[in-house]
Amino acid sequence: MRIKATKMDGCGNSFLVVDEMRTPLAGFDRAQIANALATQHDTDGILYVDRQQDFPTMRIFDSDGTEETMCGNGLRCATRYFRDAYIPTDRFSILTGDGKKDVFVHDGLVEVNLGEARSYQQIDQHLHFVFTGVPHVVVIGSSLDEETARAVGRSLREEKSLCEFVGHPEGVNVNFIWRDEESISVRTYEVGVENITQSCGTGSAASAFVASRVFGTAFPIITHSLGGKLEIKDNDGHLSISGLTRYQGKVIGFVNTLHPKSVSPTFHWPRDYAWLSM
Ligand SMILES: N[C@H](CCC[C@H](N)C(=O)O)C(=O)O
Repeated sequence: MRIKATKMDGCGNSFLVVDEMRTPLAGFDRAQIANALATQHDTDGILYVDRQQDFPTMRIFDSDGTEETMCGNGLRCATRYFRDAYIPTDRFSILTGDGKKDVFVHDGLVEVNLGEARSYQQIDQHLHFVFTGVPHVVVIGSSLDEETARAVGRSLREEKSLCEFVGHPEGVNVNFIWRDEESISVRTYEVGVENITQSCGTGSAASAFVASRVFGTAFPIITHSLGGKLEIKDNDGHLSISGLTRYQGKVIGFVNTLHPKSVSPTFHWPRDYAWLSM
């Protein structure tokens, strides 16, 4: 089967947007499709965008085919996609695995509100945990190269006792942060991608949250990653991330999958998209 998708990135964190309003996938194995497409097009994840009772929705699958509840940079790309393709307003909301998120396009940037940082705990002098839609460990240290971040990130992500201790035996993302004058630098090892990515939105938000507590850094906080910078704001306890998104072009992916044997009748939405002028 052939699947059309749009390649995008948010600060270098790369995704394929698969538009299920144009390519209905009910009954197909989205995990298998995600794994195949991410491998063919070298992306960190796949974003399935759709509508549910007239509400824009986004599902995120990592490149290994696991589904996650949230992805900050993915949500920023999905926001831009919905705004440009369907929703002629700059402020709306998108339903995600972590609930409804308010999103905002302004001054060429895309800002998404991730909600409150949850389950914060200090594990030891240098190690913190916080949930910003997905679980993040934040390691406070000094500047380190990509190779070291990858090696240490992988070993922490694979440390069963740590993952169980923070309540996420399935694995945690690991962020290394250090102070960078008024801002912070972040390198994130992402579970599901099993590598350092160019940027991680929820990881940058988690890192800023920890930096504000540990270093006393005042919001808004600029985070620098390999792929660029994000601005993290604290709006009455709700963290938002803002930064650039880019289109990389249209692509086609191939998946060796059979059509599902029986699918509940697929309802094809009318193409007038009047619902989107909310
Ligand atoms: N890159 C994403 C986070 C994905 C996290 C995911 N890899 C996980 O399995 O938790 C972001 O921008 O927030």
